[in-house]
Amino acid sequence: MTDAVRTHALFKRYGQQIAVAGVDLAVPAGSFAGLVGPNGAGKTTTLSMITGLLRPDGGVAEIAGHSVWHDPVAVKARIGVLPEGLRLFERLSGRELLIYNGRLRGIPRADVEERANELLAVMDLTASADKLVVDYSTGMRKKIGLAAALLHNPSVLFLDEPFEGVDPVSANTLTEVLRRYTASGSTVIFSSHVMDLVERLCDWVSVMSAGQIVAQGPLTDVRGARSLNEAFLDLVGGAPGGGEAGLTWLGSQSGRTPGQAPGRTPGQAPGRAPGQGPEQGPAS
Ligand SMILES: Nc1ncnc2c1ncn2[C@@H]1O[C@H](COP(=O)(O)OP(=O)(O)OP(=O)(O)O)[C@@H](O)[C@H]1O
Repeated sequence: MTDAVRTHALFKRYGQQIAVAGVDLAVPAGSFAGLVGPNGAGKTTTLSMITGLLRPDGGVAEIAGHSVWHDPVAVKARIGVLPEGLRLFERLSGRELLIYNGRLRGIPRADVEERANELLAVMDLTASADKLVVDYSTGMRKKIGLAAALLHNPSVLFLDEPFEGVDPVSANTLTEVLRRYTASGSTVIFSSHVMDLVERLCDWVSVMSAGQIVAQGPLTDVRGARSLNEAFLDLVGGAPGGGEAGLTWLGSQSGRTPGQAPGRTPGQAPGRAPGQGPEQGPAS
C-alpha cells in the first residue's frame, strides 16, 4: 500500500543552523502517528515542508504518492492542517470561518452548512458558533481550527501540538473525533511532547532528534518492553538526573534574605545557623 506520507532526504537550513538534516519519514495510511522529539529537533520545520508551507532546500515529500512541491493542488486537496501558532480570521464568527473555509475548498454551500453544523455540535461549539473567533479561548480556537481542517474530509490530517491549552473534556472530544477519523482509513500525524498521550493514541511513532529520524515504526516496536518515555530518553540521549546538575542556589528559602546564599547570614560561616550546633534543636 502507498504510504500516506513519505519523505526522502528532506533538508532545511536556516543560515548556519541545519534544522532538518535529511529526514526519511514514512507513515502508513490509516495510522494514528506521533512525531516526537525534544525542543528544536525539527518537527515543526518537517511538518511545514510536508504540508507545503515551507520550501525544502533538498529532498522530496509525498502525500499518497503526490509530490508536495510538484503537484501542490492534488496534495492540498488531500490534506488538512492544524499548524502551530494557528492564525485564524479573527473577525469572523466560528460558523462563518467554517463556511468560508468550505467555500474556498469548492464545497457547495448547502453541504458546507450541513458539515459546519455537525462539526460545531461535535466540538461542543454550537452555543459559541456566532461569537467572533477573536473572543474564543485557546481550547475553542484549537477546536474550531480542527473543525476547519476536517471540513473538506482530507485523507491526511497534520496537527502540531493539537492538545496544548485544551482542557481534559475538550481533549477527550478531540480524541474521539480523531479516533473515528482514523478508524475510517484516514491518517493523522501529530507532533507532541506528551509521551503518555502519544502512547495512548498512536499506533505509529517517528522519533526525531537533531534534525534526523532516530527511530520509526509501530509504537510497540519503538517502545519495546519500556514505556515510550523511557525509550524516548534513551533515543534522544536525555541524561538521567541532568536536571540535578548545577543550580545549587535554587530552593532552600528558609532564613534567607533576597540575594543571599541559602542557609547563611552575613558574616557567618557556610552551613550553620547562628547559635546552632549540629545536634542542637530549636531553642525552647
Ligand atoms: N524561522 C527560523 N529561523 C531560524 N531558525 C529556525 C527557524 N525556525 C526554526 N529554526 C531552528 O530550527 C531548529 C528546528 O526548529 P523546529 O521549530 O522545527 O523544532 P521543533 O522540533 O518543532 O521544536 P519544538 O518542540 O520546540 O517546537 C531549531 O534549532 C530552531 O531554532
